[in-house]
Amino acid sequence: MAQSLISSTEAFALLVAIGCAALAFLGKRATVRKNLPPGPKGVPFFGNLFQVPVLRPYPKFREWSRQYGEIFHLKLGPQDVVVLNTADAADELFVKRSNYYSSRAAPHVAHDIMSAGQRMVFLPYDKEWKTARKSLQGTIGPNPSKKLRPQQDLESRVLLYDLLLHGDKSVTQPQVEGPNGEVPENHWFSVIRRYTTSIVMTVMYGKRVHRITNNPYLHKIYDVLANFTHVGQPGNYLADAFPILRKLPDILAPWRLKGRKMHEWEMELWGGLLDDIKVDMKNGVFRDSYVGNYLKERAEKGKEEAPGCGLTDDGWLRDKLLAYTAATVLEAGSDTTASTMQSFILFMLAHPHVLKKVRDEIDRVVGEDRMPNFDDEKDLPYFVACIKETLRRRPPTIMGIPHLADQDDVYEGYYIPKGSTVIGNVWAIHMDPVRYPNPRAYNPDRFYKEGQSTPWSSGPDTQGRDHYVFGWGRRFCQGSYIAEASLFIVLSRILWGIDFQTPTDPKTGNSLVPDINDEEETFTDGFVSIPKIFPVSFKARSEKKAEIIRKSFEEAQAEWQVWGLATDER
Ligand code: HEM
Repeated sequence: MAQSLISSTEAFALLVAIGCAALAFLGKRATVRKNLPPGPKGVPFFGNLFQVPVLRPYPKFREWSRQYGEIFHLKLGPQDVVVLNTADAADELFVKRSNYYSSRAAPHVAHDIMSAGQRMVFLPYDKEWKTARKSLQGTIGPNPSKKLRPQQDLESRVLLYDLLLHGDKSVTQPQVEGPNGEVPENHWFSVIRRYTTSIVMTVMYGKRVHRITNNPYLHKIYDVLANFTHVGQPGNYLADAFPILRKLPDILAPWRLKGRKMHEWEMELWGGLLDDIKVDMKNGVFRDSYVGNYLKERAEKGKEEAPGCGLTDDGWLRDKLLAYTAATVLEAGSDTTASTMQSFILFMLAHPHVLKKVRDEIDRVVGEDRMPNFDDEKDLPYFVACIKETLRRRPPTIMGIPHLADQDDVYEGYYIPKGSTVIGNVWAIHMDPVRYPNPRAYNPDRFYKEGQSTPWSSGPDTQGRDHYVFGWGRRFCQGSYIAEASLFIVLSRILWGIDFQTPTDPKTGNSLVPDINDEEETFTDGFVSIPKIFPVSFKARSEKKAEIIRKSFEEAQAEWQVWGLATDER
């Protein structure tokens, strides 16, 4: 459903708008902005719009960061964009000056139309966002997230079992990705996705993803997500860049109709999940979950029905805001974590010496008779360093999620106009050769000190952070603790129990591991840039471990029943 080309109607609409824009532009010249940060020279009206590769901007932004240094400025149509290329600059603005850098530069079509202005991740820094964020803190904040560990433990056992069942299917049955990165359900990527989505589905809706094939939720969630990362990519629609186009009538604004259709399509999913819980509650069925608990509490305070957008007079999330708050957690927590696991496998395959070293560590600490568990973390410093290096070398949200300047500001003598989109250029920061020598190399040793446990050092404090994948300041990722725990338990168990291999080229005998330096071939576009599918075969490292995996899968089934959750169908 994504759209990236300018249709003839859009082009016509643009011409109509240019006249008005020209007047506005001339009027504004009186307030010439002095000393903006440096940046590439653009063309009148459009600025740098045509110099930015819309769906894959990060290589170009990295190039500009080399040319202009820690901060540069672009014009995308009338929109000012400021890009921060060092950790210091991003910390200074997003953290120390978070009072006025915590809002969002939401893309018009993706947020205002497709999400009816309710998608939490794009909400401005206002009362709605604060209420939504606070409502989540008791479920996914640092302390509550520890209560999810038993669930992560059980789901990771199911994942191991599924990888064994998968075996070499993604090698022997070649599979093709859809045009928006849709993953075939028989591919091992779907096994990983089931895990991450099941965790957040259960937390948000009290429903597991207990089936990979023919699952009504799993694939739709990822379809919605793939569509969202394309539609939401800055510069994808002219109406995002030129607010003046938003005033055009429907007939000249095809993106509006398209956006509304996409909203209906999304609400079938997000609204449907919320309605299911309401129906269950009416029938006396209640499961512990964020949405269920919220609706129950809201009803107890006299707001059983609160349809529509925004907040009620007494500050409760109305249905659509509630649905899109839960949706943000599903979207933010599914693909980001899954793709980090997929990148990890890729980096291991591409660096056999690292794979050997980390396996030796796990084998030494854990042994053959049991799987790793959360208590092993302090004894697996090299393994934790491998996870951190994976996040540094391939951040899923490769340019972060843009913030917005709520007021005029000056940084290092450069003027940052109010309303600027401000991007923390995670890719450029992670590729800084001073901070990370030889930054393109995958080298976990940069975070490893023999004999010492490896701290996660991922924030939100500005001091001592080793990578920036979780963003900054008041918009810092709310699920980072859940993400790290998932990465730890799943990846340590895979390394412990399962051998994985890519097929070899029949002519040369060389392994066909995707080239980690080939951005276009190996990674998707969109603002969540993640590995494209690649074939891997999986098998147990020993019969003893296979037996432990099968047994622990059976034990998990018994636990799901005790918890009142669906058992796995295979
Ligand atoms: C490796 C995995 C993950 C990565 C790389 C990631 C990255 C991010 C980033 C970059 C942001 C925006 C930060 C900013 O604006 O400066 C964000 C926001 C968010 N993340 Fe994550 N995330 C991950 C996993 C998760 C998980 C597992 C959850 C939930 C269980 C989650 C929930 C959220 C939420 C709710 C927000 C919205 C915060 C807001 O707008 O206020 N994330 N994440």
